Amino acid sequence: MQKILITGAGGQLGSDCLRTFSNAGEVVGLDLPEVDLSDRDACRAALDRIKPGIVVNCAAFTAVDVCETDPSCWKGNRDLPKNLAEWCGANGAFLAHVSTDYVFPGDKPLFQALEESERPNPISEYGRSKLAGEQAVTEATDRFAILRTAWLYGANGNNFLKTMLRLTLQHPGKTFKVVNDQYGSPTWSMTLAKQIRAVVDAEATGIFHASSEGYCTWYDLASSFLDQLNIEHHFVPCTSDEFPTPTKRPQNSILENGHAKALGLNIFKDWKTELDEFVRMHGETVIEEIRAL
Ligand SMILES: NC(=O)C1=CN([C@@H]2O[C@H](COP(=O)(O)OP(=O)(O)OC[C@H]3O[C@@H](n4cnc5c(N)ncnc54)[C@H](OP(=O)(O)O)[C@@H]3O)[C@@H](O)[C@H]2O)C=CC1
Ligand SMILES: Cc1cn([C@H]2C[C@H](O)[C@@H](COP(=O)(O)OP(=O)(O)O[C@H]3O[C@@H](C)C(=O)[C@@H](O)[C@H]3O)O2)c(=O)[nH]c1=O
Repeated sequence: MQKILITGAGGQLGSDCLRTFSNAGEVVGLDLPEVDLSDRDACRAALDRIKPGIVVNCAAFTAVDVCETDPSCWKGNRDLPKNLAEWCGANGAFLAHVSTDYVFPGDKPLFQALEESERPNPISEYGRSKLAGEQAVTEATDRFAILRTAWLYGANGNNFLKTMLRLTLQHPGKTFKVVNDQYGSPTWSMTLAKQIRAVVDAEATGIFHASSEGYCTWYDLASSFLDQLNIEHHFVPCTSDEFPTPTKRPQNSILENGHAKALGLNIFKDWKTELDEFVRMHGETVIEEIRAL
C-alpha cells in the first residue's frame, strides 16, 4: 500500500487533505510542533522514517502581513518545500506542492484571468517567498505538481470569512470597511483537496492554477457569506487605499485553471456555488465556533 504524507496536516487545507486522501493509501500527517520541516536535517530524518511515495505539502507560513517583517516566512515558504523536494527527488516520490495567486503582481487588466504560462512577479514578501518555494521545487525534482490556489476558506483554521463573521457578531450594528477593488477567486479548501487528489491520481506534473471559477472582490465575498448565513451586516465597500495594510495585495489575481482543464481534471465550480455549498455544510458549526470565542 502506498504511503501518503500530508504536511501542514493541522492547518486549514491539510486537515481537508487528510480526509480526502484517507482511502488512497496509508496516510500520515505531519505538522508543528512535532517536526519543523524547514530544518533540513529534521525534515530528512522524518521522511527517511516515513518513506512516503507521495508528499502533499500544505505546510506554509500564511500570515501575509507578518511576512513583511518576520524572516521565518522564508523558512516556511522557501526552505521547507526545498527540503521536501530534495528528498522526493532523491527518493522517487511524487510531490504535490501548494502555492498562491500572490506570486502575481495583480497588474493584469481587469478582468483577464492569469494563465499558468504567465510570468510571476510578486509584490509582497509572502509572494516572493512562495515563488522561491516554487522555484526550489522545480529545481530539485521532476515529479512535482505545483497547485496555485487563492483566497482559501474552509471549516478548520482561520480565514477571511471567519474574521468578517467574528467582527460582525462581536460588534452588532457596527460598520466595517471592506476592500472592493481587489479581484480574485475564493476557493473552498475541501474542493482544493479534491483537486489535488485528482492531479495526484493522474500523476499529472507541472504548474496548475487551482481556484474556483468566476471572481469577486473581498467585499462581495464577505457580504455573500453573511447573507447566506442570514446574519445582518454593515459592510461598506472601500478602495485598497482606504483600508491600508502592511502588505500590498494584487488588484487582479483571478486565476484560469487552464492546465487542469486541458487534461480534463478541473473540478471547480463557480465561487458562489461553492460558497453556498460550504455554508449549507458548515455554516451552523462555523457560527457556533465564532460565538464561542
Ligand atoms: N489561506 C489562504 O488563503 C491561501 C493559502 N494558500 C496556500 O495554501 C497552503 C495551505 O494554506 P492553509 O491551509 O490556509 O494554511 P494554514 O496556515 O492553515 O496551515 C499551514 C500549516 O503549516 C504548518 N507549518 C508552518 N510552518 C511549518 C514548519 N516549519 N514545519 C511544519 N509545519 C509547518 C502550520 O503550523 P502552525 O499553525 O503551528 O504554524 C499550519 O498547521 C499554503 O501553501 C498556502 O501558502 C494559497 C492561497 C490562499
Ligand atoms: C479584516 C479585513 C480585511 N480587509 C481586506 C484586507 C485585504 O485586502 C483583504 C483580505 O485580507 P486578509 O488579511 O484576510 O487576507 P490575506 O491574508 O490577504 O489572504 C491571502 O492569504 C494568503 C495566504 C494567500 O495566499 C492569498 O490567496 C489570500 O487568500 O481584505 C478589509 O477590507 N476589511 C477588513 O475588515
